[in-house]
Amino acid sequence: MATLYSTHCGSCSVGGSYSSSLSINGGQNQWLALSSSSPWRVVPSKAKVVLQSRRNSHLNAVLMQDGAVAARVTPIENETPMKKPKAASLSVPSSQECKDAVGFNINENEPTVSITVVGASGDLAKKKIFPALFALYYEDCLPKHFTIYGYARSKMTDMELRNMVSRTLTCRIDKRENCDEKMEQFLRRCLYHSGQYDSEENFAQLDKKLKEHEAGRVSNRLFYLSIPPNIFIDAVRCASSSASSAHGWTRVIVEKPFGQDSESSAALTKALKQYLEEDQIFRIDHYLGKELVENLSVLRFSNLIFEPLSSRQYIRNVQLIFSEDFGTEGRGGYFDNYGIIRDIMQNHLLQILALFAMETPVSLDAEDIRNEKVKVLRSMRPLQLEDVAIGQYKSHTKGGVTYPGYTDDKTVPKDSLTPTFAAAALFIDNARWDGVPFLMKAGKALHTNRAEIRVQFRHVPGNLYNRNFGTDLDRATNELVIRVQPDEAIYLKINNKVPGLGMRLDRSNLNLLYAARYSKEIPDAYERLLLDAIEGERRLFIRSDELGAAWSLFTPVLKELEEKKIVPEYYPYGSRGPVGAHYLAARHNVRWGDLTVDQ
Ligand SMILES: NC(=O)C1=CN([C@@H]2O[C@H](COP(=O)(O)OP(=O)(O)OC[C@H]3O[C@@H](n4cnc5c(N)ncnc54)[C@H](OP(=O)(O)O)[C@@H]3O)[C@@H](O)[C@H]2O)C=CC1
Ligand SMILES: O=C1O[C@H](COP(=O)(O)O)[C@@H](O)[C@H](O)[C@H]1O
Repeated sequence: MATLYSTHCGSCSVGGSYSSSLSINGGQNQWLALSSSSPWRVVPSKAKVVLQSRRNSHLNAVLMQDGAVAARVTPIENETPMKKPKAASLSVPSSQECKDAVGFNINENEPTVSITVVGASGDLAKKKIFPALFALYYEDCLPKHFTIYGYARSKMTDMELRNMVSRTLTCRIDKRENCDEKMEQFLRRCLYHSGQYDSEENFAQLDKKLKEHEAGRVSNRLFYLSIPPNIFIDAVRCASSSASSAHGWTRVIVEKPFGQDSESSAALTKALKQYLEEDQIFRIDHYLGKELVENLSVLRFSNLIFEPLSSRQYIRNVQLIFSEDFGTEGRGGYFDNYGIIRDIMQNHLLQILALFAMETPVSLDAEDIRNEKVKVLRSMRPLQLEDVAIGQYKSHTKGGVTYPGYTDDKTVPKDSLTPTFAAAALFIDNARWDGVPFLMKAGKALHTNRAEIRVQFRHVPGNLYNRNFGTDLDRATNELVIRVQPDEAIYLKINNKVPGLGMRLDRSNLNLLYAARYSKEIPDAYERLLLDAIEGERRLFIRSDELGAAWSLFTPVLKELEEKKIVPEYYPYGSRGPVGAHYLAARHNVRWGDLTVDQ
């Protein structure tokens, strides 16, 4: 038994087709470049072998009976049972497999990925997960051998599942070639198993079916928990005991909500860890998979002009804004137990804040990035009641149409005080951000649909042109806007001379509008995240300590709001939300940047 040391990815997780390299006996000059087209490299017996795998690279290594290692880049995974041993090592495969490997005939050694969507009959599965899997298939991003299983209690045949799924599959606008054919091929790989979420027997039946499809290959298994949170643990327990992979990795994607406060979240983490190692848990926050959220680090850390300005010295405030122009229609039952602070702020907006405000990570490795996020979250002050304003939408009639109020939803108690809107001011008590208000605003049933980050810069000291701005100096400061959705864009508001003989200044935008700059359609967040989970890339998933730090910031204020039964300010459906948000901002010398139309 020889140990494979991975210098880059710990457990050597893989996917894609970039280069990797391999060194023998630590020799600097003995790195062998590996690429998907390279032949197998055979390493001498008893050599200490280091495999280095870049993100998105498939690394395949086989230990031969005489102790030598054959390696090349192609899909393979570390062998991760549900509770995986800490050291990654390879067991000696049969001599036939070794011969095949060296003789380039490695088919039976190629791993397979089985993706089980638990809760396949539900809204998220239909709306997001199956379409994302199809998009990955269409783009040839899924491994060659894969099977998708839908699992839920509803009785359905494979054909019925396919019919259900086919109704939500679409092809990208820019890629329609062979779309129908690809859809059919994809649907043929989708199967269904009906079972209870707490039945080990039902999961064992699933296991049997998965094995048939895996046909003796190294089997990697991904379970996507697309079910209500109260059944997460049952499903994980059963999947773990009866359907985890014996010879490959097993990973579980867990959907939010991850608890309701620090206590319940810690209990959920503890329960999950009874059955899974931390590195098998992929807590999804789909905002981390959004293109512009991923771009935040690129913008800051690869552009000299932004990084030096990212501090209290130059930034007056940062605003994280989420608004939806529809209410909780259809999800009122879920929403009433959570409210907007838990639904949007504690996760999506806080994650964006952490990525925006973190220090430069040591590298782009998942753990380095997550370490920095944890550091910044731990430097934050828990949110205070006086720094929060809450609201709830009420019915409103406009143009002869009556829009329902939040409590008109039959699944919501008539006397519910659950906020559907909140504004909050948060602070990071570290050297970089001391005193800079980070304002969050999130609401449902507002006048617009939008998610954006607004960075307002300080005034130019001794500005020669002050008198050209009149008294409203705030309006003359620079503002960087990162519009996450819709119409992804990054623009910088600058002051500019209006062309002509006079000296008149106006505010103009240096504008990067994605639709104009890039012809490629932007992938859905779920595509990126599913692909990462398959590849074992954890960068965009939430680690348990990160989650704990996030809950610590919001739990005290949530408790206070609920214990004191604070009544939300009512705002009409389709409005800009309660005025309380403006008072809150004003107390911190901030004016919300989304009050004027920029474009
Ligand atoms: N929908 C969305 O837009 C989003 C959802 N999420 C999260 O994703 C997960 C799935 O969401 P969504 O698809 O909307 O959920 P659903 O309410 O649609 O539930 C998914 C499936 O779970 C089963 N189920 C529902 N309620 C119960 C219950 N009480 N006991 C046992 N099984 C039940 C049903 O399948 P069957 O009866 O066939 O077993 C249902 O089809 C949730 O955790 C949700 O919070 C996160 C972000 C957005
Ligand atoms: O997680 C959630 O996100 C959606 C908004 O997601 P988006 O990608 O459409 O912006 C929100 O509607 C939902 O309430 C929340 O649970």
